[in-house]
Amino acid sequence: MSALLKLDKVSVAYGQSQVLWDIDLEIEEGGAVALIGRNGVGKTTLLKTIIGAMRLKSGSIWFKGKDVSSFQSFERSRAGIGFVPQGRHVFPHLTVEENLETGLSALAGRGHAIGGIPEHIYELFPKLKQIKARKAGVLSGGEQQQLAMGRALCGQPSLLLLDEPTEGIQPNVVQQIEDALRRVRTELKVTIVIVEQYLDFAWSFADSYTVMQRGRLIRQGSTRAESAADVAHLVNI
Ligand SMILES: Nc1ncnc2c1ncn2[C@@H]1O[C@H](COP(=O)(O)OP(=O)(O)OP(=O)(O)O)[C@@H](O)[C@H]1O
Repeated sequence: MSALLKLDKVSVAYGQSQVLWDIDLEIEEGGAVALIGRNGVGKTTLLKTIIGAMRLKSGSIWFKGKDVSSFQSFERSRAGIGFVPQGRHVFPHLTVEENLETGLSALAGRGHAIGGIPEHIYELFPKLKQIKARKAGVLSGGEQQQLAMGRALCGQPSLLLLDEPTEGIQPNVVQQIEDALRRVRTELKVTIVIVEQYLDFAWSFADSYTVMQRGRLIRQGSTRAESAADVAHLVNI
């Protein structure tokens, strides 16, 4: 079976400063993968590279068997790559519902009838329905995280990338986010990659992990066969 996403010797630089080196990565359809590593090793840059926000210095990116290396961000999102950025980046002056509507743009040109917000988004995140007329800027961190996830899911991605979804979120809300992500995976059949500093969450949610160090992927394995303690020394400062 071919991988849903494949990175082949991907290198990326900010100007003269190379940040990603020869990244080879394959994500199987249906998987849940945690990308872990210390601060500044290049995890966010790797997600931005996959969504098309960074130009490749060398290498190629394949999605659903197609070389998408030269695709712009909007084309990758229409191809089915969804992204929930670190810090959420919801539009503070738009309402919850208007924020969700911005996610529908990824459906353009894909033969979907673009109607209102799909009901399953509100079923996944009932809180969003209750507060749909509220401005996003006044929401709690947990509500904004749910909104950012809902917005990405409005584009019906087959791959969802999330950058530190638990950062700054209260522990009881972390559980809700995990439950929602689990349903996204099983019910909506979305393949998921999370960048995560919080190893307990990564181990509880993902079935495989990959560790990044100084711009390279140095280790991959199963979260079921190994414990978080086995890799903590590669991640903790
Ligand atoms: N816009 C930029 N211009 C120049 N260098 C950058 C830029 N963004 C990030 N970097 C550098 O690239 C490297 C990787 O950063 P990146 O944010 O991808 O790491 P990270 O693993 O996601 O870190 P964190 O866990 O702190 O978010 C770091 O050395 C960072 O300083």
